[in-house]
Amino acid sequence: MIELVEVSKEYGDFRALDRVSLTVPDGGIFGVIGHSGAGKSTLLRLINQLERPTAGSVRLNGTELTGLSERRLRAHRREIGMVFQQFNLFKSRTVLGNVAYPLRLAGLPRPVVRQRALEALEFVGLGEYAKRHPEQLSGGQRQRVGIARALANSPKVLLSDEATSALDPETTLEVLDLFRRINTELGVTIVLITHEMDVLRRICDRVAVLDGGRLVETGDAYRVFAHPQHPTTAAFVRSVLPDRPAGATLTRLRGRHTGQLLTVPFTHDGDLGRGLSRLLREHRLDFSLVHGGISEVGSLPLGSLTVELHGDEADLTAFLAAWERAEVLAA
Ligand SMILES: Nc1ncnc2c1ncn2[C@@H]1O[C@H](COP(=O)(O)OP(=O)(O)OP(=O)(O)O)[C@@H](O)[C@H]1O
Repeated sequence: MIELVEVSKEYGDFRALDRVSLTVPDGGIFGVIGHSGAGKSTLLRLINQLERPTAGSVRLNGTELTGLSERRLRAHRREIGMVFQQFNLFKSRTVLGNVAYPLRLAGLPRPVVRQRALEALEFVGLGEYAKRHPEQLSGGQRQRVGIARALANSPKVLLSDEATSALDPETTLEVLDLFRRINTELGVTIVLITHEMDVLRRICDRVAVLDGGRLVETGDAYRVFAHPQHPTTAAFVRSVLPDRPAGATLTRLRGRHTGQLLTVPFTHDGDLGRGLSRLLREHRLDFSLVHGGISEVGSLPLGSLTVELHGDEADLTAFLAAWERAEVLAA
């Protein structure tokens, strides 16, 4: 478990992180999102103490890291692997040499180094590329080498600093699949930082939102996506999930559909959809689908659908009153 308690980091008189407290439980995939400059990299580097906090406490499995000497820290850092946006591979070394590097630093015997490095390469699907050099590989393959290097020391935690931000969408999905395998097959806890909500949507079970150095929201991924509390979180959610139509979208919709519009939220545990069809039947109304979409957060569906209602004016009014009561009951 990783615990940050009231952690602040100042660079001169600039406060990059302001009293951030969060807990990363073992065994999950924890995603931190924020705009550029929000403090994500600083937060990640505090976890492996590449940065020391100005104030507060950073604990790994109960051990306070902030006061440890560099020598004592090194043992803890071996439990934490890290991958980077720009891969950070040695051009002069082979793929195997890159993956073997941290094992050689740890002073392991040569045959063990070779065997573990090859195993890590096999795991990421690059066993046949051991003798190549990084420049002979695609971006996605290079990132997988970076991931193999981070796994070679059998870490308990993997930190990912925008690992997919330099990759195309298809390669991003491959790397995210690999993260999921690392999490489920090797039991490695993953903490990733990203500015892409889609990354959180696909693989994270818990998320945190940073804004101007402050933690503005954290919790179960589905809950945060379904019920964002902070405006920054809500804006990130809107970037991947269609929201209740507003602004220009609503104007365009009203131009095309002159009837009563109704937006129905769709959550995996709600029964508003079923309630809707019953109420429509009861009030002799028909509908046509005009907007919306349903996506998945983790493996659970989430989204909204907007319909245009058709029918008698009095039935419509009675329906809307009944619908409002159903919404209140469901909330
Ligand atoms: N070594 C440093 N010295 C001074 N200021 C720094 C240093 N490192 C980071 N900062 C500042 O702290 C703030 C947070 O930086 P950080 O890199 O953690 O943000 P980020 O959310 O990771 O942003 P990005 O997505 O652009 O990398 C930024 O304003 C940055 O300029």
